[in-house]
Amino acid sequence: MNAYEVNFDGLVGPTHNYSGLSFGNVASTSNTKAVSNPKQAAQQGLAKMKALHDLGFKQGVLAPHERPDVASLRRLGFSGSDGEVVARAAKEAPAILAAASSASCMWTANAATVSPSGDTADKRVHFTPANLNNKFHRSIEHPTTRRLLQAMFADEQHFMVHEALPAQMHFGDEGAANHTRFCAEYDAAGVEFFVFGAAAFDGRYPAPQRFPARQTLEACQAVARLHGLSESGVVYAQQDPATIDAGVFHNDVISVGNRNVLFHHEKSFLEQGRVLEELSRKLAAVGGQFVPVEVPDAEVSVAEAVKSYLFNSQLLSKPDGSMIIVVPEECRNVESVWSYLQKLSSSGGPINEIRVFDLKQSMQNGGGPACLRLRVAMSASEIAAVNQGVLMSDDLFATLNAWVERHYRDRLSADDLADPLLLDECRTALDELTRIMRLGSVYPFQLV
Ligand SMILES: NCCC[C@H](NC(=O)CCC(=O)O)C(=O)O
Repeated sequence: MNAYEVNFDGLVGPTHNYSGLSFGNVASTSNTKAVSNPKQAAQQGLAKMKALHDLGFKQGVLAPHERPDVASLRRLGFSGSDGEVVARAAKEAPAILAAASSASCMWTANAATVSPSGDTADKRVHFTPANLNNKFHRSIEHPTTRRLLQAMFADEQHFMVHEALPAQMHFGDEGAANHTRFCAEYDAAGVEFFVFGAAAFDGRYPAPQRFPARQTLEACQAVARLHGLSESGVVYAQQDPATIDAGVFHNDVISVGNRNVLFHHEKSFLEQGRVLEELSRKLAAVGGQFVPVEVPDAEVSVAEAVKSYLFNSQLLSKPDGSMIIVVPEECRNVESVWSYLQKLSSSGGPINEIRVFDLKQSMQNGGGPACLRLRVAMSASEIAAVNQGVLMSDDLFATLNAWVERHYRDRLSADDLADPLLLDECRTALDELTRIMRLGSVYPFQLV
């Protein structure tokens, strides 16, 4: 196999906190004002990265963003020195300071949508940073995300990093969390599966009533257009609105795919039968044998799927073609889910091994194993063209853990976000990080 799917996990930033910012994300709104442990959050994420690296999977790291985001606060009229900007926001608008301090960029499944070179017209790997414009605290991510991706995938012979779509609700884009790529081999032509919550220019489509649909059909179509995908290599599906209203705020909370397998819930998509048929037909046309693994609602309810994050799992192909499913610890705590997983792994199907990780700090904000990683399928030569400073190794693991130990607090409350020392702590840490990961100047405080 000379092509691989590389996971780029988000390194949790020093301001990781629980601010209850994501209406529609049940974990986020139910853990508001809990005290976080940024150091532990970063260590948990690094532990997963290293464990998968040690299992032989290709692993990279996406650096965190500058938080609090002083530049965004200035755009909202807070003025003075950087410290005064933060102090004024803390006094006049603590909720806005919390949003400008979120470490939400750790969930790199929302960083961008990625089309491997086997799928694109110009045979390059294409990235479109997600505008994430449904939530203010996420909408401020894409400019830095783009600069980070350009610093990581700088070789324009192999990679193309687009601008985010227009940051307006008609083009709401949440990136790879609503995108799955199926293939027979990672470097062969594949089928890209785009899942949306609502249509913005076409009233014929239903929409969720209780929680927001964060991704539009038109955003999906725009990304496919930008990436030069062919109609025969694309399938669109609408998330079942009732499932969104039950807390499935991204498709990666109710389904996950890898290679030719789609692991999904019975109530994932509208017209599910038609969707699975189109995926099967289009994958067959490029030499893949589509294998849907559908979990009946009678065995695991949507509510249990949201509670356990069973589908926010990673499916990793082993050399023999069978797959590991990487799940969060929370799956052990939901009896129907844990017994389903035992049955699944001994069913003789493609998924035959379970790996469990403690990602509680991230999970309490609604981010599981799949949220924390951005998948980039690449050939060996494309991997060689990536900035090697961002690829996991024993050295990078040790260096990043020491860096976290040196710079991170082990507790952060909502009030701590007003601490004037926090800004300098974060900037000092990130300045050092850009040297460790050979990123150059990517943060606003480095660009002035
Ligand atoms: N893919 C998982 C994303 C989770 C993320 N949570 C948050 O932003 C919660 C942040 C907070 O509430 O402090 C979201 O909802 O976009």
